[in-house]
Amino acid sequence: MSGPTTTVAGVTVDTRHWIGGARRASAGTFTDMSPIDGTALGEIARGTPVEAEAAVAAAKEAFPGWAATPRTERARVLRAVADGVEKRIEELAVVETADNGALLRSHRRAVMPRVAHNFRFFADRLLSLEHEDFATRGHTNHVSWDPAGPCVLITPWNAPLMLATWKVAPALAAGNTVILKPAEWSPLTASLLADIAAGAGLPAGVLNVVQGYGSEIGPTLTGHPDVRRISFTGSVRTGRSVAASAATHLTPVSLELGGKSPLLVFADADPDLAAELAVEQYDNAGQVCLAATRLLVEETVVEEFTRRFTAKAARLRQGDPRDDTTDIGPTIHPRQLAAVDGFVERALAAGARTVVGGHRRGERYYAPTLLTDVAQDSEIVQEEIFGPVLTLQTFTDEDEAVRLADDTRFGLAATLVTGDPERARRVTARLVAGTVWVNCFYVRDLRAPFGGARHSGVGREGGNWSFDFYCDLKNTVTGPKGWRDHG
Ligand SMILES: NC(=O)c1ccc[n+]([C@@H]2O[C@H](COP(=O)([O-])OP(=O)(O)OC[C@H]3O[C@@H](n4cnc5c(N)ncnc54)[C@H](O)[C@@H]3O)[C@@H](O)[C@H]2O)c1
Ligand SMILES: O=C/C=C/C=C(\O)C(=O)O
Repeated sequence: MSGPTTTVAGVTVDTRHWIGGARRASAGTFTDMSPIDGTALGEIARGTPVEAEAAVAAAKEAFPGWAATPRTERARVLRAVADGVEKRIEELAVVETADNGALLRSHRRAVMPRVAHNFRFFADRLLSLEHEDFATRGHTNHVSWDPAGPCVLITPWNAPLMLATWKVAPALAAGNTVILKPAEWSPLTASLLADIAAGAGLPAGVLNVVQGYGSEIGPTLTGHPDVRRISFTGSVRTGRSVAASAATHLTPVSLELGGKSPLLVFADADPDLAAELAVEQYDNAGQVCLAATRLLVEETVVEEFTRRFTAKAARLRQGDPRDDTTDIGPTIHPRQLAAVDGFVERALAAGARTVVGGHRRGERYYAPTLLTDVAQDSEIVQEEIFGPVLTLQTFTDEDEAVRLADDTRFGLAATLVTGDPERARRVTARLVAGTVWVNCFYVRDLRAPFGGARHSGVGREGGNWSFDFYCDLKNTVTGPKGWRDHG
C-alpha cells in the first residue's frame, strides 16, 4: 500500500506530489481513510517544507512562459482540461465518494460536471475580458489584467475537486502558475487532476500539487516571498493564520470561510417549499459552508412548518453514499463526528429540545437533527457545526427576523422563503450575507460574485472578480499626441 500508487474503486491514483511536471515522494506518508467504512485508501506522500519550497520554485520557473502564452492558447489548454475531466467523470466521482463520503450520484450528475464547467467557464471568460478605454483630456486610459505570479490555493475536504478547480481554473486562465494544497482528509482527486492537466498539455510547473498536513507545509507556502496570491477555503481559525502568514510579504489573500447562515420562513411562504428547502440543508451531511443551519420561522406558521419538515426529514435515507437511494452519507472523520456530537450534547445540557435526531448512528454517521428551545447567544446558534444539525427559532415580525438572522459573527449566505416580493427586497437589503437566495437554495452562476462578509471571508471570487483577484491590474495612460510625434 505504500507504493507510488494506490487503487481506489478500481482507479489508479498516484499518491506522490506533482511538482514541476514530475511525481515526487516524501520521506514520510500519511494514511488516507474512507469516511464510508474507515478502510485505508492509500499512503499519501506527506509533504514537508522541502517539497513546499520545490513546488513554489517550480511554479516560479514556469511562470514567465505561461504568462506569455497567448490567451487563446491558455483557453485552449483549459478547455482540454475540461474535456479530460468529462472523459473521467465516472472515475473522479467514485474516487471522490470513497475519499470524502459525499453522495456518488451527486458527484456523477452535478459535482464533476461542475468541475469541467469551472475550466470551460474561466477559459471563455478570459477571452471576453475587456474594459472600455477611458479618455481624460485627450489621454487614453487602457486597463489590462496582467498575470500576477505563483498562486497558493488551499482547499477543504467537503467538496474537494469542485472547490479546488473553482480556484485553479481562474488562476491558470489569468496566466498564473499554481501550487494546490488539497485537504489531508481528501487528497485523491487533486492527484487525478494533475494527471488530467498534464494529459491536456498544461506545461510542466504550471500546476503543482503538494499533499500533506496544513500545519506542516501551510506556513511555508503562505509565508513565501515568491508567492503572489493566496486563495484559501476552510475554517475561520485556519483562515486567520493564513492571513497572518500572508501579511509577512503583504501577499493578497482571498478567504472563503465558515458560515452559520439563516433560513427565514415568513408566514406568507409556500409551506411545502419552505420545508423542502429546510430539509435540503442536510445535504452532504451538513458539511456545506453555505448551509442555512438556523431555521427562523414566523411564529404563526411554526407548527405547520415543523409538521411538514418532520415528515420530509423522516423520509431521508442515511447510509452508504455509493447507494443511489441514499440521501445522507457519513461524516468525514470520526473526529468530526465527535465534534458534532459534542455540540449537540452541550446544547441539550443547556436546555435545547430535540425535534428530530439528536444522536449518532454508529461510528461514522450522525442522524439528521433539529433542535429547538435554543438561546440566540448559545453555542449551538452561534458556532458553525459542519454536521447535519439545524436549529429552529421563531420570530414575530420582520424586524425580529432580521435581527436574529444578522446576529452571528458570520455573513456567508441567507435564504428567504416568502410569497411577497416587496418583503424579499426589504429583508434582503438588511441582511449581512455574500449570497441571498429567495425561494431557492444553492443555485450558482459562475458569473456572480461569491464570498462572505464578516468572519465568513475576505474578497469575492467568480466572474471578473476572480480575474481582479488573480491579476495585477494595470492602467496604461497614453498621451494626447499619440504615437506619430514620438517616432
Ligand atoms: N466559504 C466557502 O466557500 C467554504 C467552502 C467550503 C468549506 N468552507 C469551510 O471550511 C471548513 C471545513 O474545512 P476544513 O475543516 O478542511 O478547514 P481547515 O481550515 O481545517 O482546512 C482547510 C485547509 O487548510 C489547510 N491548513 C490547515 N492549517 C493550515 C495552515 N496553518 N496554513 C495553511 N493551510 C492550512 C488544511 O490542510 C486544508 O487543506 C468549514 O469552516 C467550512 O465552512 C468554506
Ligand atoms: O461548501 C461550500 C460550497 C461552496 C461552493 C462554491 O464555492 C461554489 O459553488 O463555487
